[in-house]
Amino acid sequence: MDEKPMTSPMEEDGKKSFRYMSGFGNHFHSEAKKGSLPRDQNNPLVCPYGLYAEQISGTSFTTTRTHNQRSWMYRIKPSAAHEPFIPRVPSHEHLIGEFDNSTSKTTPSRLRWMPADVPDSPKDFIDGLYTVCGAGSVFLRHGFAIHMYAANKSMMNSALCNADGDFLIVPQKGKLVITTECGMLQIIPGEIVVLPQGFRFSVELPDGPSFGYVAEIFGTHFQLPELGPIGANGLAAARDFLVPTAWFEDISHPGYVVVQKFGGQLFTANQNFSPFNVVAWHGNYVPYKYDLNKFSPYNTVRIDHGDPSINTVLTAPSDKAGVALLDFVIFPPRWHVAEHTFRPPYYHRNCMSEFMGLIHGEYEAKADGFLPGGATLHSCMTPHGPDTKTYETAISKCDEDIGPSKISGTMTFMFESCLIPRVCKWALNSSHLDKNYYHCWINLRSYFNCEDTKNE
Ligand SMILES: O=C(O)Cc1cc(O)ccc1O
Ligand SMILES: [Fe+2]
Repeated sequence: MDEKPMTSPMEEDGKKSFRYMSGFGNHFHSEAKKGSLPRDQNNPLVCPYGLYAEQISGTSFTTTRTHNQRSWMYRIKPSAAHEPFIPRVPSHEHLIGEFDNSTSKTTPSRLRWMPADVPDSPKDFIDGLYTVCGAGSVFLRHGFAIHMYAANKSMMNSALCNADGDFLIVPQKGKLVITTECGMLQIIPGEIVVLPQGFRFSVELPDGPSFGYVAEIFGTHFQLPELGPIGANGLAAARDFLVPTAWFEDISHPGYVVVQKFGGQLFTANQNFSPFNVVAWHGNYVPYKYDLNKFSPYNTVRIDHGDPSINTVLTAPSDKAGVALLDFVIFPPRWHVAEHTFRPPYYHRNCMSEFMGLIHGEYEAKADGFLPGGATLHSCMTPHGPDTKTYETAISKCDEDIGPSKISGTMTFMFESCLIPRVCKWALNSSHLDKNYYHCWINLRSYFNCEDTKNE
C-alpha cells in the first residue's frame, strides 16, 4: 500500500503560508526553531537560545484539571518589557464592557439592522469595532458583549490584547490575517476564529474592507457542546479546529504600541520590539479557527422542527448546567425532510435572548429584509418567527409538492444567551436600524376556520 505521511494542515495565500495543528482542547507544542522548546521542564534556569519563559493563564491556577488552560511561551523578550499603560488617545467611544444605564438601554423590541457601510475614513480592526449589545460586567467576570466591525485598514505596528474576555470573530466579508503570539491564522468568511483572553494579536485585511461580528465572553471559555444521545460523533468535530504553529519576528520596532482592552476601555503601552517574538510554545490555552462548512448538522428525519440547539458549534457555559452564557449556533446548508411539518423555524418566545447574523445567502425564516452583514436581536420572551412571506410560502405547499428540500447557499448564525442584553445607544439611534421590522409579522392573517372539522 502506498501510504503518504499525514502532514499538518497548511494554507498558502501567495505571500504567506499558514501551518496549523489540529484538535480542540489538545495540549500542543510548537517550535519555529529546532530545539527552542525546553524538553523536560517549563522553567529551565537558562532556556534554549537564551529565550525567556513566560506563562499565560486562561483559568485560575487552581481550576480543576479538566478545565485548566495555560500555555508556556519561549520568547526573545518577555511581554513585561513595556512602558507604563496610559489611557488611549483618542479613547474608543463605541466599545462597552459594562452594561448599565449610562452605556446602554433596555428594550424588549425586536430589532433589525441593515449591513454597515464601508468606513468613510481609515479604520483598523480596533477602530472599526463597535459594541451592539451585551449584559453583565467585565469586572464581575460574568457577561458577554456583542460587537460588530467595519474596517478598511490593517493594524500597523500595533497589537490588541483583550484582558476582558475571549473574542469569537465571525467574518462576514473580507479575509483576516491574524498574527498572534502562537503564530499566524488566516480566516475567510465561512470560518470563525477564537482569540482567548490576554493573547496579543494584530489583524491585517489583505482583501480590503472587512465586516463581521464578534461575541466576547467574560469569565469563561468556549467548549464543544455535549453530544448526548447523538453519540460520539457529529456537529463540530474536534479535529477540525486548527491552531497556529510558532512563528516569530526578531525586530526592534521603536514605538510599537500594545493596546490593552481592560475594563471595557483601551489603554496603550509603548515598547521597542514586536510582541510576536515567541520562538516556541506549548500548552492548551491557544487561539484557534474552524471552518463552519465542516460542520455535520443533525436534523429531524420524520416530523417537526428541532430546536436550534442541535446546531451548536461552541458553547460558553454559565454556572447552571444546560444554561449557556453564550451559545454559538449555526443554520448551515442541510436537507429538510420532515413530513407534514412546517419546516421553517416555528413561532416562539424564548427565555434566552437571540442575536443573529447572516454571513451569506438568505435566512430560512426571513424571505425579506435580513441581509448578509445585517443583524437581528430578539430578546428574552419577545415573540418572533418566520416573516409573513415565509409562512405563506411554506403552508401553500404540501409534502407531495416539496419532498426533501435542500437549504443551500447560506450561512446564518445565532449568539444565544441566558442573560438579557442591553442595547448600546448608538445601535438604537443608528440610521441602519430598520424601524419597520415589525411589518414582517403585523399582517399575518388569521386562517381560523370554524367550519374546519379536523379539530373536532
Ligand atoms: O429565531 C430564530 O430564527 C432562531 C431559531 C431558529 C429555529 O430553527 C428555531 C428556534 C429559533 O429561535
Ligand atoms: Fe428565535
